[in-house]
Amino acid sequence: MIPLFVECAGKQIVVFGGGEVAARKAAHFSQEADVLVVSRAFTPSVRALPVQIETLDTREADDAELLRFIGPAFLVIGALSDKAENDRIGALCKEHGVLFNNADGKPGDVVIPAISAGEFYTIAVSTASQSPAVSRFIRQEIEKRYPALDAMVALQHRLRETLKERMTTPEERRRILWDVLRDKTVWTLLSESPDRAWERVSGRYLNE
Ligand SMILES: C[C@@]1(CC(=O)O)c2cc3[nH]c(cc4nc(cc5[nH]c(cc(n2)[C@H]1CCC(=O)O)[C@@](C)(CC(=O)O)[C@@H]5CCC(=O)O)C(CC(=O)O)=C4CCC(=O)O)c(CCC(=O)O)c3CC(=O)O
Ligand SMILES: NC(=O)C1=CN([C@@H]2O[C@H](COP(=O)(O)OP(=O)(O)OC[C@H]3O[C@@H](n4cnc5c(N)ncnc54)[C@H](O)[C@@H]3O)[C@@H](O)[C@H]2O)C=CC1
Repeated sequence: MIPLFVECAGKQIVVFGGGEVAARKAAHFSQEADVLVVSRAFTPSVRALPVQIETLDTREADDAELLRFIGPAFLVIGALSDKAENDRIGALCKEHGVLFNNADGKPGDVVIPAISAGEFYTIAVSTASQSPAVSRFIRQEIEKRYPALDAMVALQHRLRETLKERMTTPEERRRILWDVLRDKTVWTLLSESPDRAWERVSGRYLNE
């Protein structure tokens, strides 16, 4: 599998299932996409989301009826507690060239990773579907180890632009950017006050 970051704004994503797993996946995508949740019942956390809802028992729907939902979708997620029905939806997606993620059943062609994201960074972790708990663990470790990741990206951006204005060579820029990345004090200061971190960087690395 090859990881991609996909713009989902304006895309239709259909989640089958109305339980907690469906709620998590729907919440994730509703940050950007138009999400439709299809299920025979919905937990309150699904109802609280900015998504459309359609009540349906898939066992009572023929393929043509399911395709009404699947056909226009960019991505379909099977999150029913019924593996056979998730797999049936997956087979229809495959037949019609629609991307499919299966929360339970035969793997689809999309895996939803554990995600750590800030304003300026995104890290996605997958274990080739072997251990979602490991994906979650790694995501949590990254967030514990680098609480100031966003602030570091912003500081590095500012530093890089400043260095470019000063007509430094690419080699000098690279060296300084990496010295700052390896500077533990900068990381500590960033968690407390990005302004103080910048003061240290400009005093120590820009001779200001
Ligand atoms: C294949 C995949 C398909 C998909 O859903 O996309 C899948 C499948 C299954 N997950 C199961 C269980 C759990 N999943 C989680 C949590 C997460 N699961 C996610 C992704 C994926 N889960 C995809 C692979 C990702 C990869 O490649 O690593 C994460 C990363 C992303 C997200 O869903 O948002 C999110 C963490 C988000 C975060 O917090 O960062 C926990 C919670 C925990 O660990 O506390 C448990 C309980 C512990 C356990 O069982 O491991 C079960 C068994 C159900 C059963 O027991 O019946 C199946 C089905 C099966 O295995 O058949
Ligand atoms: N991928 C993941 O991250 C995880 C997947 N799972 C698996 O995902 C599945 C869903 O988990 P939960 O949301 O906790 O289950 P749940 O039982 O809370 O929710 C299942 C939902 O599917 C609906 N449903 C079931 N069969 C239906 C049908 N034929 N037609 C319409 N609606 C139907 C139910 O009404 C319910 O809303 C389970 O099989 C579970 O083992 C569980 C944990 C994590």
